[in-house]
Amino acid sequence: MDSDNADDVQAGLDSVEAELEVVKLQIAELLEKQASLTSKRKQLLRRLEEPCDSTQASGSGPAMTKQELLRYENDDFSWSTELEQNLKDVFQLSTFRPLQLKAINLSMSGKDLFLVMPTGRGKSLCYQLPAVCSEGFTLVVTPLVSLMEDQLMYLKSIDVEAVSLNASSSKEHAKMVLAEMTDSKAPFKLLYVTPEKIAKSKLLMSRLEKAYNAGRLSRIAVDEVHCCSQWGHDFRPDYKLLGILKRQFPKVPLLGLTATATGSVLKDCQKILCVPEPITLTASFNRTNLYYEVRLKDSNSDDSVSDISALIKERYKDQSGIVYVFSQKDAETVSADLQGKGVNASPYHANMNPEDKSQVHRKWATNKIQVVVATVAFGMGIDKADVRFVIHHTISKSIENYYQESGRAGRDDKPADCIVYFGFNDIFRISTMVVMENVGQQKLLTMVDYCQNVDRCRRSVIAVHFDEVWDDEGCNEMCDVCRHGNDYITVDITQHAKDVVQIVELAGSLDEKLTPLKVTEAWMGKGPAKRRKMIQTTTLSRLEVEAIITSLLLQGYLSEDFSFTPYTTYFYLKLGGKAPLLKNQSHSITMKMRRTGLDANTVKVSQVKTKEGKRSGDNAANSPVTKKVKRDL
Ligand SMILES: Nc1ncnc2c1ncn2[C@H]1C[C@H](O)[C@@H](COP(=O)(O)OP(=O)(O)OP(=O)(O)O)O1
Ligand SMILES: [Mg+2]
Ligand SMILES: [Zn+2]
Repeated sequence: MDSDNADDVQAGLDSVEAELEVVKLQIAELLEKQASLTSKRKQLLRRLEEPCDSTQASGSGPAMTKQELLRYENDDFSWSTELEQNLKDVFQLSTFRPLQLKAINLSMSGKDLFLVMPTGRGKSLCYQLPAVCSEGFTLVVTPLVSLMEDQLMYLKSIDVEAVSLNASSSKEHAKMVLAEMTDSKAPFKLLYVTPEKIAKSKLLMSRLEKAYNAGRLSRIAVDEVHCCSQWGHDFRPDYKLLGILKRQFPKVPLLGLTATATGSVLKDCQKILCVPEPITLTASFNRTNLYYEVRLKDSNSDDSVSDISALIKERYKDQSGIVYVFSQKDAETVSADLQGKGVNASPYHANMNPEDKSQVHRKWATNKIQVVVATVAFGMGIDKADVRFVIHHTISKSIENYYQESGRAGRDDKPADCIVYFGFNDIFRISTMVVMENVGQQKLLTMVDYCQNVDRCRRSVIAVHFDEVWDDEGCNEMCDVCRHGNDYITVDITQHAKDVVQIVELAGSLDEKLTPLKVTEAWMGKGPAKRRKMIQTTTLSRLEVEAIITSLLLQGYLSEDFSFTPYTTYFYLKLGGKAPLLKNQSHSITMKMRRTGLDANTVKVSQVKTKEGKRSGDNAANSPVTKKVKRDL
């Protein structure tokens, strides 16, 4: 073969290889879609087989069918009268909330149970009430001393005897508690311990054993049980050692409680805690009284703090709330800014001294401070019923975190708002922070997807993360997507994607790495003239450009590329696994965006002409993000 011929053959081969690569990607994409549809079908079929009201629990557990579980909603057990009486007389509550009675009856029957219930729904009652109605005492494992103290204070206020053992307990106190554990006349009904105590104190274990043998250990409650699993969002190494409890005290029923655990996290917890066949009760995660909204932060002129202060002074006048921020520094500055605008706000973060922290907490709880501007350190154990708004100045690091943080609103079941400010640059700030976490990026993208999304009901995006099947009708327009459904339109962004990918590709070929900001600027024609000549720039607005780049990142046409220096981690954009698909002429990408001047009923997908032709996506009328968005800011 002569060399010309060989070149031709080689070129042909390269082209076939490239095409094969594209086909492979398409197959992968279709397989992914197939898997997701199959799983959806399975879920739906399961629902058909077991019709169950979505506000009711879903129960599982190998030992019991749904039908058998129903029995535990009754009040004809030998302990039912006593339960009812103590609910009213001791806890001063008139009725049970959904799932409480069932969980309590199961636990009173000696079953091991995992109870997954949204934050603030009343998980504690499910072990406190049985403790009061049982002989002996209930061992409660709690991750934080502050949580423990809150509960002790509450129990004291209703005259329920409870004690605790933790690192700061005095010797005398510990001695007394340890002695009383086996004393049949001991008055306490609940013993709160930290997991560290179980893991480290042989003395405690030996006393527990004695109490067990004397039949005084009536129940074990593991609060925030997701802390067992590394896949949960709040892993505590000492929780890993709690398996000893069920191994040593197999006859004592264990109750694991959490607000945030997916099926896989629970399976992990079950293994770690050595609970052979627990029953799992899951309450619906749909908080019908919460209104979910996403507002865009403008990278050019971020006036989110002014926006927030206006909301607080007008819509939430005299109402209690939380503003979550990204860092301790942000807590200080945002709080100072809000104060400057006349809002009664105080910062809260982990680096403040404990007295200041509890003072802020106390003043807020008693309505002397209207707003706490806090990092996520303001978290577990915050139990204020009348929080009317939780505003995120910066997105959370995962959707589970967001659900938990925003869920501190409206615990009294009255309407409350959960608003998040979504800024393009914040994605990358958080991304470099979670880069070391196992699935940190993946989880962050779930949050980004929640914010970017204008396609599905926000509740449905949340529900997916808690393995719930969701139909949008259950929202009642209590999210901005459902409320403003007609303001959105599907647009074709294939050509935009090609332009962006070309910019990243060009940088790669020049051995250059581009941050998301650089990609944005390059595409908007702000880079060096030399580069401008080689790429297709755009006249889209900054917000539109950012929305498209975010969408390409979420869809896998772009991906993240980190670079570490001793002082900082840098975030760059590189081509994603799906980028080669764009070489295929028939491949197209669409995204749902905020509506343009176009009539969405007549134009469902705006066509984008390629190459020299005036691209419809570039003219103002087709511009996918409207002025309305800017007004929304
Ligand atoms: N049956 C009920 N009726 C009215 N209020 C109730 C009932 N049960 C509990 N509560 C109140 C008491 C508390 O103030 C509030 C929150 O209960 P709590 O047990 O602390 O929530 P939780 O443990 O599920 O939330 P978290 O996940 O935040 O720990 O609900
Ligand atoms: Mg709790
Ligand atoms: Zn909705």
